[in-house]
Amino acid sequence: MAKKKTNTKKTPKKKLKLPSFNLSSQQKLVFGSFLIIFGVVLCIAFVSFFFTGEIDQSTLSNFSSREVKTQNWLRKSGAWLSDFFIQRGFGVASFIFAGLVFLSGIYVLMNLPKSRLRKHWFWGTLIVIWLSVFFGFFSQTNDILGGTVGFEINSLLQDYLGKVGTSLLLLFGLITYLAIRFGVTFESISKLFKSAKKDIKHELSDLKEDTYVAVDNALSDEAEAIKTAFEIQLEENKKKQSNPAKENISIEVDTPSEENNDEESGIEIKVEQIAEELSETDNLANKLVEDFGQFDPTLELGKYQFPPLELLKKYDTESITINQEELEENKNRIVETLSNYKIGIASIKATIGPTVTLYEIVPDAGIRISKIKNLEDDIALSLSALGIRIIAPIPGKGTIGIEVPNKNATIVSMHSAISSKKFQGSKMQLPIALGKTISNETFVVDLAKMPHLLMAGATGQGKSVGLNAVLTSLLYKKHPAEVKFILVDPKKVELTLYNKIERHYLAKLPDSEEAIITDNTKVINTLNSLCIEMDNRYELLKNAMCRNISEYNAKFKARKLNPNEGHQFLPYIVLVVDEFADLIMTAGKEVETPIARLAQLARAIGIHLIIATQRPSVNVITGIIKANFPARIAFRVTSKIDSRTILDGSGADQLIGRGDMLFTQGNDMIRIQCAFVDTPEVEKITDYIGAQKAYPDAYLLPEYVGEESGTSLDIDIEDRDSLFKEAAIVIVTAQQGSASLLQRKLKLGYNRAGRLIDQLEAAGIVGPFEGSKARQVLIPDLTALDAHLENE
Ligand SMILES: Nc1ncnc2c1ncn2[C@@H]1O[C@H](COP(=O)(O)OP(=O)(O)OP(=O)(O)O)[C@@H](O)[C@H]1O
Repeated sequence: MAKKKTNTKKTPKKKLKLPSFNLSSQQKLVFGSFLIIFGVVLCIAFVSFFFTGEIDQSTLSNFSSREVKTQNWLRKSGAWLSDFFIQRGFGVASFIFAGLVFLSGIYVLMNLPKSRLRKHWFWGTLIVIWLSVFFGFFSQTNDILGGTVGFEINSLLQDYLGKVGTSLLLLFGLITYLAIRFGVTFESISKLFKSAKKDIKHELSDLKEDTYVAVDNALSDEAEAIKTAFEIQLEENKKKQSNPAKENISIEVDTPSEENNDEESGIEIKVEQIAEELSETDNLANKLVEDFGQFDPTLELGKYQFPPLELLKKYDTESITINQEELEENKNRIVETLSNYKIGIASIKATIGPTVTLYEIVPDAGIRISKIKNLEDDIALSLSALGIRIIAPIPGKGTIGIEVPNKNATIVSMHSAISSKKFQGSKMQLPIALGKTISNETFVVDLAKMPHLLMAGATGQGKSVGLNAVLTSLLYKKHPAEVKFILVDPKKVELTLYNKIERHYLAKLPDSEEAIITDNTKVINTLNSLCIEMDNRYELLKNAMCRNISEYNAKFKARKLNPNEGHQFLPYIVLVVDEFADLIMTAGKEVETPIARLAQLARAIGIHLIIATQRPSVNVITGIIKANFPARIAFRVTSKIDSRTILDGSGADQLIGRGDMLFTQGNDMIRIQCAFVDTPEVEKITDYIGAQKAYPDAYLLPEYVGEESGTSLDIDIEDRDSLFKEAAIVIVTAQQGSASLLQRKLKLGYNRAGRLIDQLEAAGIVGPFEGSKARQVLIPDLTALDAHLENE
């Protein structure tokens, strides 16, 4: 699966290998004519069997003896073949087999589509069996009409169903066949009868007028009418089957006949279904899908087994026990505290979650909500518990919520989250079981919809466990072909376990040894490489005329995109950065710019970012980053300011730690107890996956060649190259900011052209380096250039 890509755009991809049974032209000629001749041989032997079969019967037991003579036109082989097919097989229906063999020869010889031949064999065999049973129904002995098969099946059926039952079953078989094979419908049959009835009436009236007309004649005419009507219907159906594209809306109008009576006088309008017109590529794709089925990206690791649920631990303390005393105590204290501040309560309701209990309060009429909100700290103090959070009002309800931590918190195991119906049955693209809400429901979100996630929390509050929960969820739901991770772990300890699944699930730069990135300079290269991957993917999507990765992959699976044109199945890529603060402190803009670019653009092409940080201060989570990460998770933080930085509001400072978190996707804040997955569990899962057959290498990202070092952008005007002006003119005229253009036009070496581009960037004439693409030219024309240079 891992494919090497370079930033020099599409390298021709390997042709998709599809299992096929290919014969050379010579082989086709030999094999095809063999089948045709064999078909003829069978036919001759069968015909001859009707004349010579009885005489030859006795000779069959002496087959090897040369003295015994057989009468069949094809002698011993003919006698044996026809005995095998007709006597011991399917009776006269065996002629159909001869026909099918003959037809197969023609198909091979003329290279006609195999799928149609398969259909002929399928239906042909069914007719053979039906005919054999049908003929067997009328014969008392094992005779040549129905053959042994027909006779035996009949006697079996008649034992269980009797003669009537068997004949009804045969009729049912015939109806089913006609309906499926020729699309005969009830309407077509009733129409047939109607026209027959009409004809009979016609005949009868004729008869009245002209008594000399023979009754026989009338009946034969009627039969003729039935036959033609039936043939017309069959013909129509055949046309429909063979050429659905030509079907259009048609209005069928029955012209009223002269002797119309009430029943038939109405004009019947039948609107036929419009079949979508297929384009040429659709036809090819449909044929490919018909022959080989949909493209299956998981085929290369077809035997891959998802980790079983048993690898995850269950806890005794998982079920929530209601402590009535605690509830009563908290309720009394809430009522008491609020009454101290003259806030009356109309009603109170408790919802017990895994770590906190939510008390929903309906205050007396006329009490202002802001008053309660202002008393938050006082209420917390008198309830003497850490982590009181007041939600006033609860969005969507007219109540006020007070969340009080439980004395004995229960653990939400990863086992319970993963095994939940919500997660197992989810149809999301990248489902993540984060944990349980306060009302004890498993909380599952789609990473693809987020589309990027920012995670923050003070040290020891459950961030690493949270990241593991995200990764574990994806490992339990996505095949290695469908998702790839890029793991950045400057702490060098948290994500090391995932090394074992490098060749299944990880992506890396082509020249790097370790897939998990611990070094800051490598992060910069990886991020830039990811930007190139993004550009490449956008190019593929544009060529395929798709708006997003799921449309693109669906089209690829339906074989509508040609792998020879660079198309391939695109796995989702999830970039996980543990400890973002460290990165941004050491690399600053170099990291921020590609992250922001990816965050802005990568959602449609299946690249999703998850960044986690201990220090949620504004110089780490900058405005740009924040603007592009609408989905955020906050574990407990130490100050209100930190909480505001992550969530744009307080609350995270009042959490109780150990996986207690707030999740927001831009609007509401949801309190969740994060599912707990321990290091030994992750180890078991990665061991389980790591022990299975893997791809030859990790998924390779495009190569990224870092910018030439030593380019400083603050180049003095005096230090400019003597060709600076000419270079600027060339670039502005061509509206293309590339060094190679300067090399060609001004006949320069690579280094000088590169220096000129840097100087042009410093002068604000071209934009910054953009990976594989040419730089943007910021000056629209030469007049603007003159004005720009004069103003310097
Ligand atoms: N969801 C959870 N349920 C129960 N306990 C948890 C949960 N998450 C974390 N803990 C407890 O908190 C401890 C610290 O968690 P974790 O290692 O994830 O913290 P962290 O925020 O990543 O810390 P650091 O930033 O120092 O790595 C865990 O060892 C565990 O005992």
